[in-house]
Amino acid sequence: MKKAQVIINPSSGRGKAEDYADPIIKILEKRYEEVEIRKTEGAGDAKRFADEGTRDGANLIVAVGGDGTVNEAVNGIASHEKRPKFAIIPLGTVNDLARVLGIPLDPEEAIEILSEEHLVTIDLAKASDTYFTNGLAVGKIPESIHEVTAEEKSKLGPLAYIWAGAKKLLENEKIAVKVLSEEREFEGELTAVVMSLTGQLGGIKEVFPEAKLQDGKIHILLVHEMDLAETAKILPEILSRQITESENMTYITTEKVTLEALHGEDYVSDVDGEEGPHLPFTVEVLKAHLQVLVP
Ligand SMILES: Nc1ncnc2c1ncn2[C@@H]1O[C@H](COP(=O)(O)OP(=O)(O)OP(=O)(O)O)[C@@H](O)[C@H]1O
Repeated sequence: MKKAQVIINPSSGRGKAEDYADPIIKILEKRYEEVEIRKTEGAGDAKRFADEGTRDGANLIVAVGGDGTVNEAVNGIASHEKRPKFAIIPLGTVNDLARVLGIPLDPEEAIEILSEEHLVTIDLAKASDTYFTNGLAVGKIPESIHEVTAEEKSKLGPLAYIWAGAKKLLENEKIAVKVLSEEREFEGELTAVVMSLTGQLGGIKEVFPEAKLQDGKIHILLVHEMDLAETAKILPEILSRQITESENMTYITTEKVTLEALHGEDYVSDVDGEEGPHLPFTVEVLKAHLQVLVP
């Protein structure tokens, strides 16, 4: 018996998420004998539902919501040996993974992907016990993301994050870290450590032009200096996809990397736009770990 589970965050999509339940059920009932709808009420629900759905033998899990919901669902699935296929109906402000995979950002169009079974297999990464699909960052600028309130987000949209980051950029506060990988070691002060599986960060495409969803690698930028003048200088490089190595940047491609605070400070990471583990931790790539429905 084929089972599908649909996890909906009713608070996403400007409160319209639940309107999509009926059309989703209609499409899925053509392919699955059992379709279960579960609505989240708060943090942790989407992870728990996906974990239970996976244990229960679901063949497909659909996340209907923003990046927070998608991340949680992936975290509920990823630790299991036998994993269901995964689908995203994007209803967030950024929708990083959906963008990378070419999933339509219009929910009505996105629902159409459920009527067929075009799959791509993507890498995931794991930092401590947290799985992620897109990126991880450490530094005062990434930390500022967690200070953006829901009110600012609904008022300003993605600009809220840019605004929060820009304020921190002006303060130019560094982190003292040790970065260890087989390919390279670094010890010292950095503005930020930014890593990506997909090449995309915060909605900006191809920050890491060499990154592929299935290359088994994580792409890491050590940002040494990033005051306002420097940023203005390198931003065109970033946007024109020429970032590799410069005085201000070290670029590392690896399968496994460890981050430690040098003097015992408490630094928290940002993982796919949510608060992630505190240093120290190791990030590892899990090659071809999740099958995702795409158009
Ligand atoms: N029923 C609910 N009411 C209010 N908040 C909820 C509910 N269910 C889940 N949440 C919260 O919503 C958060 C996830 O939101 P999600 O990412 O899906 O949408 P978003 O915030 O609009 O998107 P984005 O992350 O792209 O900005 C979770 O952290 C969770 O705590």
